[in-house]
Amino acid sequence: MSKRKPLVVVTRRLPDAVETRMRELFDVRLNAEDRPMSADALAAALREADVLVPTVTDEIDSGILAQAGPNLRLIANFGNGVDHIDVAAALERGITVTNTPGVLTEDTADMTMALILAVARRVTEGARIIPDDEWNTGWSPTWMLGRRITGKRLGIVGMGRIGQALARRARAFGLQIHYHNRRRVPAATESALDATYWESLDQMLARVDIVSVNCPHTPATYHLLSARRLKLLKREAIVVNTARGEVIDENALARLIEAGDVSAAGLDVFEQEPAVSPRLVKLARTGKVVLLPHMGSATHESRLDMGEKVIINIKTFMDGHRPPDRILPSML
Ligand SMILES: NC(=O)c1ccc[n+]([C@@H]2O[C@H](COP(=O)([O-])OP(=O)(O)OC[C@H]3O[C@@H](n4cnc5c(N)ncnc54)[C@H](O)[C@@H]3O)[C@@H](O)[C@H]2O)c1
Ligand SMILES: O=C(O)[C@H](O)CO
Repeated sequence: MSKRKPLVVVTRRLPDAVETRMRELFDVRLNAEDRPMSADALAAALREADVLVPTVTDEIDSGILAQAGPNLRLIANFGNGVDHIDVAAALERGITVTNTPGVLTEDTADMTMALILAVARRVTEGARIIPDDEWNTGWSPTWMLGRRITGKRLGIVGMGRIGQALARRARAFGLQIHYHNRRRVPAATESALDATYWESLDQMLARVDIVSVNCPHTPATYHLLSARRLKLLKREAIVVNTARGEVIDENALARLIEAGDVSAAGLDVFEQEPAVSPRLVKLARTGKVVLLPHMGSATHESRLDMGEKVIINIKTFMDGHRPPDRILPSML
């Protein structure tokens, strides 16, 4: 008797090659429309599916998980961060959760470096000048001046995969690496990155010129960069976030930039995505803030590799083995 293929419900459009492979392997329900599913559609999917493949745009809380059908055994997230899933509630119901770490590390670190450079050297502001026909007086010694990054101090909050990949890049740009992490990284890593560890986030913030958020959003990191902590930064400091919007008190950041107490920011992620605070949008028009629509892992290569990881996680799980990227309670 042939085994029934698992019903895999995918909530967003995935790269063609990934969808093709999924069709071959699974009984798959795809989302050709590529819009986030409504809560009702998501609940219906959870009732029917053996496996759900969500993304960061799906809010999978305990309420929606309570509507899951008896067949749902795996949530194979297409993405690294799992803060949009109530993993504890899923695990309680015997549902395994996996993610796609590692394969998007380098691309997300590139985008973080790109934001640091864009903000410090006013790249997006400058790039608008010629198309807007505003370059009338030619080169000038005093025009469009930014900030040198060489020799400055970069403070990385969350020295994991992306934090370390950023540190490697930043060193090549002559930045001095400082970091705060839940745990100090191994001495060999610290020494290879020539990185200075700060047990006290407050003390590190007061000393760095650029701060980059690279930790996950968890109950412990919600508004980790609170108004109080942001006020510890130097007035010329630049804040960069490619992790999750919720780690920074976005309103406080906007207020401090408006008041000139923090210089500028480069943000790829926001507290209420896809809605972005009008204050930040206004600041982006003045050039003090660079805003990207959550593009950290947006390369063809990362997205194909993420799809490959999702498939491997589903296949391994369905074959009765432990999927490689299982989220364990100790990680929460
Ligand atoms: N912008 C994007 O498109 C994009 C792409 C990939 C990942 N991300 C985000 O980046 C995050 C980091 O990814 P990663 O692969 O580097 O994860 P990781 O698990 O390798 O690293 C995260 C680091 O943060 C540290 N950390 C956790 N809680 C902390 C706390 N309370 N205080 C200080 N440090 C803490 C951990 O110890 C770890 O070293 C993801 O969780 C995800 O939210 C965003
Ligand atoms: O965490 C990630 O992989 C990206 O932010 C998309 O979820």
